[in-house]
Amino acid sequence: KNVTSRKRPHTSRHKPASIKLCGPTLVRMLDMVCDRARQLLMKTQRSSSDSTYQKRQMIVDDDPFTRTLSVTDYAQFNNTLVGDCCLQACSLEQYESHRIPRVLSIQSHVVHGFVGNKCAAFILQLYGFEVDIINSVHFSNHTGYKTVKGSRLTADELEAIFQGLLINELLEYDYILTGYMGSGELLHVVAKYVRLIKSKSAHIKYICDPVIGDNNKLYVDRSCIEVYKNEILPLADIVTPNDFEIEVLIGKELDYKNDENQEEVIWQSLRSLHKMGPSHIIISSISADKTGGNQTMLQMRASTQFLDNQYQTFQIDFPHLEGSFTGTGDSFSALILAWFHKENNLIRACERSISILHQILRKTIEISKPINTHNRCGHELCLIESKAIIECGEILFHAVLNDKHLSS
Ligand SMILES: Nc1ncnc2c1ncn2[C@@H]1O[C@H](COP(=O)(O)OP(=O)(O)O)[C@@H](O)[C@H]1O
Ligand code: PXP
Repeated sequence: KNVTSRKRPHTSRHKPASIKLCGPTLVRMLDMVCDRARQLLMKTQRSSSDSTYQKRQMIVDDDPFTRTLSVTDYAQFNNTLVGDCCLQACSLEQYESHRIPRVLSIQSHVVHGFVGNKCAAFILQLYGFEVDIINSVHFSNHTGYKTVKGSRLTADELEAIFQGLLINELLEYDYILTGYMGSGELLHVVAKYVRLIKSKSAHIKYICDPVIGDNNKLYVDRSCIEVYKNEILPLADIVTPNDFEIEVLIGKELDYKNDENQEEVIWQSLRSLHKMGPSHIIISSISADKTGGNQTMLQMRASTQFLDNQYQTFQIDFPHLEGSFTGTGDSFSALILAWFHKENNLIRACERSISILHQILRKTIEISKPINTHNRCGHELCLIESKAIIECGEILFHAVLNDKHLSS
């Protein structure tokens, strides 16, 4: 409270003093202070016969952006300004629910089109996340085109960026998201700083797409594999490998189709990966070629390891859409992050992410032409046109729980 003795007309032109407080007890206390202040103001007004009280303006402003609740009470009595009383307060609950979650996303950047950070930043910002972006590559376009030009971030450059953030005390995140990294040295630096960021708070979640390759082909330097196994996986909370990446990480080839006990092979491989660190694993798609199932469908498989070493496993079957798309894996991990944050439930996060991606791909097929005759990469995702789909998050496909809850 700030009471000044100045004559009119200097009533309300200067910034009110403010008290910033947190916590429900303090909020209650402030309520009482406000009420008492109001009573006193009213009483003074009533009791003074020569009151020059002219106007009384009270502004209550609940501002989710600045995360504050302000009560500003301007009043004027007997040529004395009894205003400038500004109380700013919020409960911890309100603070947490209004606080903008911060994500550090380390992935590729392309000038044209949508992969890596171009997908993750749009999706996460649309959901209201604050996204800090480190680009592991800065390319003209994704690698499906005839030509790709650009540069790769070196381990020294990444170290320098992290040092800058560290010195300025900016390494404060709720989530870390990583995708394509390219080299073992770069991954090593990532591991060093993820470890540091996570050491600051137990609530930070690390979502890692361990990009290694697909269909028996490596996309990255072989040196990545050991760093993923030894340094990254022990830090990761949620991983989103494809089936080739699982094979590389657990060091075992999986032949689902020809194995009589196919279910067991899949769940065993998930369990081996859990042992390497992450408590949540999502295989975003397994084709019918691998599962021997319905050719028109794809399958997502996921597994959660609980603290008591029990596992919950589930799958989502969804239609296989004709065509090839890039940026789907990167969009998937960003969607998982966003919906895991909103729902705090892996099953719901997977249902939403698979359903949203399905609708984005349908939209892409509907409105886009294949890029040009020179590339073999099909369509760029129509993410901007899918804004409403992403925001809505309608669930089209439901998870089926595996009835066996494996114990280790
Ligand atoms: N041809 C497709 N038909 C239907 N959904 C697809 C198709 N390709 C990708 N998706 C969607 O995108 C998600 C991620 O794509 P996926 O191919 O599994 O990842 P990655 O690009 O990392 O290999 C899948 O879970 C699925 O929801
Ligand atoms: N980053 C770059 C530079 C790429 O070219 C690609 C695909 O070619 C990706 C990331 C990954 O794309 P997806 O999300 O489809 O796996």
